[in-house]
Amino acid sequence: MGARTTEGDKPVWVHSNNAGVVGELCLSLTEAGIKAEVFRDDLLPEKGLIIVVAASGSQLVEKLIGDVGDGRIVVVVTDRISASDAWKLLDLGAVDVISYHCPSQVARSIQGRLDRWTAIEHWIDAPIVSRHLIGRSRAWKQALRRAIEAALFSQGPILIQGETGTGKELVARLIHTLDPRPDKEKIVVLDCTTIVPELSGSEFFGHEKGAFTNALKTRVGACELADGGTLFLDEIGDLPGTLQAELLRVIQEKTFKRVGSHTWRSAEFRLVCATHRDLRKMIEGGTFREDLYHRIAGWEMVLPPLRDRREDIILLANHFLAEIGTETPIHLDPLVQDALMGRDFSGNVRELRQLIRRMGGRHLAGGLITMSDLPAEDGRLLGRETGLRNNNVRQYIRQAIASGIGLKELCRRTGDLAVEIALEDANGNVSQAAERLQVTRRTIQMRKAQS
Ligand SMILES: Nc1ncnc2c1ncn2[C@@H]1O[C@H](COP(=O)(O)OP(=O)(O)OP(=O)(O)O)[C@@H](O)[C@H]1O
Repeated sequence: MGARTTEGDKPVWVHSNNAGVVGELCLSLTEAGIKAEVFRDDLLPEKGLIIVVAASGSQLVEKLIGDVGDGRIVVVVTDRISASDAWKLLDLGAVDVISYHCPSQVARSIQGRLDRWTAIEHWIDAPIVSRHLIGRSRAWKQALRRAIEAALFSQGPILIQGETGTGKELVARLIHTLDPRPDKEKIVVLDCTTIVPELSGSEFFGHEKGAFTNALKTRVGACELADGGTLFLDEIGDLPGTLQAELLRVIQEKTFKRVGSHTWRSAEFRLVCATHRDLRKMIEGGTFREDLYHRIAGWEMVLPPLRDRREDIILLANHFLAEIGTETPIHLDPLVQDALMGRDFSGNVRELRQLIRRMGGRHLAGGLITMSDLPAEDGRLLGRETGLRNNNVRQYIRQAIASGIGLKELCRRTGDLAVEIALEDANGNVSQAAERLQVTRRTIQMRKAQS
């Protein structure tokens, strides 16, 4: 068997300022059957898994995570660091943090996880994911990676949290799609806000004809329908208290009775729940059962609100424009793009989608969607959110300063980001990007060459 690599023939890349450690680690990785190559700061690998060996709180790690941007970095720490510092590295986007005791142990840990990481990277770029779940921001990709990992490598219950309209149902459906169970059945969706306590859980368990007034026919409940597939309980935080106990039992025992029946039935399904509520606060307030929470939250993930992934707004907007399906593709005037980037979306992606659909509907003439296609109420919302955007920038800068980054480096990074965004918005056209940033083409080209 040849050496194992991350994607196709891409090696695992190793970086450290300590030549001795690099040599030892590469040798151990090779012995573990992993093709390892060394890279320098100025030659960042484009694909593959990156292992950075560094002391605690290293600026280098922070910089690399920032530059690579989508979490393919494993940090191997040579100094002893606190659990909270290790957590911070994960928060920044590292896929794992491992202590460096001896190189062969690190190599074994990497070997054990490599197939998992490779599979996740494969799926995140696969059309079935990237064409339907849009987003390139680090916050979005981190959440998506977690969902893919849970779908592929566990059968345990999954809890998806996030504000309304952040894509929880979309992610739940993706989890079902990627679930590798052979011959799995369908996904059954039950919105807990529509459950009527007086029907004693008929929506969950079904009922027999005549079980209560209006029970004119036998009804099969969601648990039975989901047998062999996935039961998706949307808005689980809204489940009435009496039914929380009944749901707990069915999750634990996997058996239930239809309302009005004495016969026990069984069903095997994967449970995925979603909520926009803070279940921990509800537990403290006594409105959600703690034992039920532990049963449904085998894996937890929080989908980011759109304000924390503003860099995805134009991508999403273009996706929703394409969904409208016009004969010739419609594009957004740069002013409209600015308006969208600066607007608050309290209803998150759903609200953006609705707005784009409204704009698409108003767009009568050919060519770009311009400011006049913006509904009047949206025009009035413009500029309201500058404070919020500033807060995001402040948050980022505060974090960067805390991790030891100086003013010069901060200016370089924000400048590079501005160039990257301008180029993205101009579809790579250097002249247009230069015009929008009010600099020369050469400035852009030099920045590109240095970054
Ligand atoms: N990343 C995304 N890419 C493409 N479309 C998205 C994305 N996230 C959300 N959407 C779209 O936004 C809308 C809302 O998504 P969804 O219903 O999954 O959100 P939700 O978090 O379950 O909302 P709620 O809490 O209100 O039930 C849908 O039309 C969905 O297709």
